[in-house]
Amino acid sequence: MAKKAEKTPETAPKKKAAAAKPKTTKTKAAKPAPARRQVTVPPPFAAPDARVLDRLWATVLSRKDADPNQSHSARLLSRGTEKVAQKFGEEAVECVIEAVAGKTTALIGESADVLYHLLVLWVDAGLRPEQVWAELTRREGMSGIAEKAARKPLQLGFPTKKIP
Ligand SMILES: N=c1c2ncn([C@@H]3O[C@H](COP(=O)(O)OP(=O)(O)OP(=O)(O)O)[C@@H](O)[C@H]3O)c2ncn1[C@@H]1O[C@H](COP(=O)(O)O)[C@@H](O)[C@H]1O
Repeated sequence: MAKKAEKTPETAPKKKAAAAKPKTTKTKAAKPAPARRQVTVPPPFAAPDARVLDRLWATVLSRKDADPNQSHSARLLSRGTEKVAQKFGEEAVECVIEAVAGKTTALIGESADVLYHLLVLWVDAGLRPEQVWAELTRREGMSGIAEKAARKPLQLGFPTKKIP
């Protein structure tokens, strides 16, 4: 059996030689704090919502005294209440036609026309959107069936019972 070679200082593993060295306490240099990065937070996805109605109303109101050759709203408003109301009625009928025909895309377009012409009607009447929003808010949670049942018969201005 071969005799194991004796370890001399030259042949001894370096690890041990290192261990033999006097220990020095290494002080870790403090890591520099990471520089604060300027993070640009993207704005939340601006989904279209009903606030567009408030903006559109303000635009139409601003057109009240505008040049009828430059603004469709100004032209319409300059033609008076009857014309404004007539246009709203026409657009409402077109909306009804598309709804009955089941044409969804056309219904979207006609609905936008109806809302635009309704806002022109409000501007002509001196009505602010908040007045209508307040009425809708007042009705929130009120069942339409219960409200109708609670109506006084004469509220509609004509008899609700059939005259024999
Ligand atoms: N949403 C609308 C909008 N919807 C429909 N229309 C216009 O309404 C008109 C409808 O045309 P019609 O032929 O049915 O009616 P008409 O021209 O009155 O003709 P007649 O019926 O009198 O013969 C078209 O000229 C459309 O462009 C609108 N015009 C304007 N707006 C909005 O109003 C804002 C202000 O518009 P101006 O007032 O034009 O600056 C715009 O930025 C839009 O946001």
